[in-house]
Amino acid sequence: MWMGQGPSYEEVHEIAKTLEGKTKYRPTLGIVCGSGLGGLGDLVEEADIIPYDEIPHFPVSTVPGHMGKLVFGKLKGQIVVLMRGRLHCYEGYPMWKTTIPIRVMKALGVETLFLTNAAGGINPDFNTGDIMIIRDHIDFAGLSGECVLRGANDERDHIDFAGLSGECVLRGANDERFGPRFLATVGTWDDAMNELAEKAAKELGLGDILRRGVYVMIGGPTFETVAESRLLKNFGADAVGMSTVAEALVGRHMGMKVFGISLITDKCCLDYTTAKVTTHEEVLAIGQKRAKDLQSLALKI
Ligand SMILES: O=P(O)(O)O[C@@H]1C[C@H](O)[C@@H](CO)O1
Ligand code: HPA
Repeated sequence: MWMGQGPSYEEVHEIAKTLEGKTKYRPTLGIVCGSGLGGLGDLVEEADIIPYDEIPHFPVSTVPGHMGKLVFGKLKGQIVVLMRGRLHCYEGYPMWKTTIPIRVMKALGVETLFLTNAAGGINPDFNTGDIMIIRDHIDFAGLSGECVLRGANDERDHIDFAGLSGECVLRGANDERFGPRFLATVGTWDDAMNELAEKAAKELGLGDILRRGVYVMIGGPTFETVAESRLLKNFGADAVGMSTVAEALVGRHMGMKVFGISLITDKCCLDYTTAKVTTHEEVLAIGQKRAKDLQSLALKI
């Protein structure tokens, strides 16, 4: 009997089989579009578009900027499946549920996973509109487990440790047919693909806005307090977001090659005197502004 946090190996393959009945494409590259970055989906040629709510057992996207459609087709001749809309833990889904599509991608034959996201810049040298190649990550959720610690950090602010964390996506019974119980995460982000992405960005003239750095995943949906941004900076993070790491871990759990980029959509505040409020609308607007560059970059990669 399956005792894990789901989905079972059989369920994943059942979903894949349903999808194979709806499209002729057999993709080897999977792409996840971050907030406001779904425009890449428009470039997929001869597309078969399948809304999440037409796929049995599939979670649906509820966040503005995430359409909730799987797009199968060709990108520069390469057969791809693209998630136009990702799933986040803060939508109310348990972490494992947000990564069902990644498990399904693998069952469909996907070997390489390209993850994109919108993120806040923690590194003070980063600017809004920069593109960061993800060199490494911090799985805040996995590091902290089910911690419910919450403590005053100074008089004006707080660190919501529980809110920052969540749960590791690989928690629960492990089915070895997916991957190992204990996953080594050194080298999660593929060096060769990162080099390729860097070369592509430079060739496109995006060298000046290109960064490399560490992405930290928090649970969300709250944007960081000043105290939390300082904490994340001290942890060694360059950018912060509410996704991506769980997908990368599940991808690696199943032996996929993983790489990704973050679009820096806002600068996190490290100082009370200059602190300003971040909004999702602002995140989407920067995504729109950089849409063409990101699409060119993805195509070149
Ligand atoms: O799906 P991503 O990680 O790109 O979305 C980010 C994090 C939140 O979902 C949202 C905040 O604006 O953008
Ligand atoms: N924090 C967390 N997630 C984000 C941010 C941020 O500042 N910007 C876009 N996604």
